[in-house]
Amino acid sequence: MPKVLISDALSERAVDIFRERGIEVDYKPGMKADELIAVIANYDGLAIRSATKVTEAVLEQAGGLKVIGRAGIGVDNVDVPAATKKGVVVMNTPFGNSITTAEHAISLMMALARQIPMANASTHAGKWEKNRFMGVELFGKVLGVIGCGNIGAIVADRALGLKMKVVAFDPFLTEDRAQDLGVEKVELDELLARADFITLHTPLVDSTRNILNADTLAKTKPGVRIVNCARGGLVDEAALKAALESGHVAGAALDVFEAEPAKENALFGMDNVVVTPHLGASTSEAQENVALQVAEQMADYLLTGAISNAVNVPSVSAEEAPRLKPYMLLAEQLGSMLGQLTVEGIGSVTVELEGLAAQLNSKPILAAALAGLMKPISDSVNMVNAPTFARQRDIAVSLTAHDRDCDYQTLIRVTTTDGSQTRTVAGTLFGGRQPRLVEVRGIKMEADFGTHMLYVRNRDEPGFIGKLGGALGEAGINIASFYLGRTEKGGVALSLVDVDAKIDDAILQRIRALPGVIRVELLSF
Ligand SMILES: NC(=O)c1ccc[n+]([C@@H]2O[C@H](COP(=O)([O-])OP(=O)(O)OC[C@H]3O[C@@H](n4cnc5c(N)ncnc54)[C@H](O)[C@@H]3O)[C@@H](O)[C@H]2O)c1
Ligand SMILES: O=C(O)CC[C@@H](O)C(=O)O
Repeated sequence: MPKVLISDALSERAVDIFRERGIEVDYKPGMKADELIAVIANYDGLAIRSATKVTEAVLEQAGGLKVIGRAGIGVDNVDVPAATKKGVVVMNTPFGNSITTAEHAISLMMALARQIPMANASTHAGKWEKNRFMGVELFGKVLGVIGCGNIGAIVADRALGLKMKVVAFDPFLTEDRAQDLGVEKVELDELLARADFITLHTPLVDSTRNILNADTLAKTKPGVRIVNCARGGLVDEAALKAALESGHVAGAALDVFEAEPAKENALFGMDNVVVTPHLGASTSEAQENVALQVAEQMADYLLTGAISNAVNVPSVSAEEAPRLKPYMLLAEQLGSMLGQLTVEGIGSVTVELEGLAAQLNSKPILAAALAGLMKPISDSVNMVNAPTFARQRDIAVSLTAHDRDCDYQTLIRVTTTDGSQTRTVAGTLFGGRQPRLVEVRGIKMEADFGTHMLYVRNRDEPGFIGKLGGALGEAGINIASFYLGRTEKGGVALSLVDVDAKIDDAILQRIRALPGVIRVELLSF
């Protein structure tokens, strides 16, 4: 039974779902880094919010970990490259808290416009400072949205409802989408010059780090108000403080900070600054959504192999997963066969799909073939990290789905080049489920993949098979199945012998010494 650890405060619905799906679960919110490192080896899955930091040090100890599920959007608390290298799927829940976070951004904008937090504190203190808190209207004002994805688009929609004019800067926003949303797509400088309020909704990546800095803040309209409900690090806090002190920026509302948890910050205590402790996603509805979704997604992956909302591997839907499984096994075995026969570094790999295979989600099949191919190089390779392994080793990878007549109902062909050698193997699914080899190096043959298979290439001469059988018999090796093929009469013959036990090197050497032998290897599947 797979086992999952929940190390942050997730809605307990997640616990119920894991249990209902037959997954053992430990709910230990607030786990410290060293505690996590000490126990992570015991788990197949780790469910988190933003507090748990899944660092390389954690992943190094995560021997059996298969999936990390982030109940939320940003995965910046997970070392995704290290997880990928380790073969761990990282998934998030991209939509579950979008409305809630957009509502928080709108709330912060309104709080800023009417100085509600300060007025609230003053009134509670019995001051009745009616003249101190003069606000501004939102009606007719320009809202500049930086990053118009899921949350930015919802913020824009709500702002339009408030009769604001919305301009958006997002290099990936198309004109059509902007038109549908009712926003004006503009360049950053234009947004800075026109906006009365600016709200940020991008991920924190190189192109967005400190997107509001001393230079860009200087280009904003005097009296601008800024809302950041996305990620600390998008706004240079020192530059913002200076702009607030000079009065150029009239106010800022921040839910996120460069360093979190933010127990201290240079912006704290300023009159024109509203702050919340990363509450963007904190509504019962959003937390229920993301907990439920992450638990279902993780359970699907652990129990069926279906992958949704992964940030480091292609998706496999729940309907596809059972259909893809035998194809992925076939692709992995074909890749594995080539990997075991390759002597030099692989230069390229091509995966071709024909018949029914050509109609499937091809990326997981390719990833499985790569994983099989590179298994002899590294024990830790799997379909999650195989494409990265290939990239790191400069292996050129290509994938073709052929729309042409095929001798088989379904066929996968894998070709590798290493040095001057090109090797091709092809296989089909017998009865739609059972992987079967149908071609090796251009030689047609039908063979099932046994656990231990002797691979023998030899000159096609009379008496060879008897000698091979004799050598195996003398060594006490029982033959389960014997598969034969050849290029042409008197050409090159190929035997694949499914044997009951592993064959040791001494016996392999004896077989290699038989007359007519070109190559002998023991393959394991
Ligand atoms: N405060 C919270 O609790 C909270 C909750 C949820 C999400 N978030 C954060 O909000 C952010 C937005 O989330 P989302 O779901 O809308 O993400 P999203 O991926 O749907 O949208 C992000 C948008 O940013 C745009 N973008 C990327 N690079 C850009 C650049 N250089 N300049 C301008 N735009 C750029 C993308 O094209 C995309 O449209 C994320 O950082 C997420 O982590 C915070
Ligand atoms: O889990 C949280 O409270 C914050 C989530 C938020 O930052 C996100 O990126 O989804």
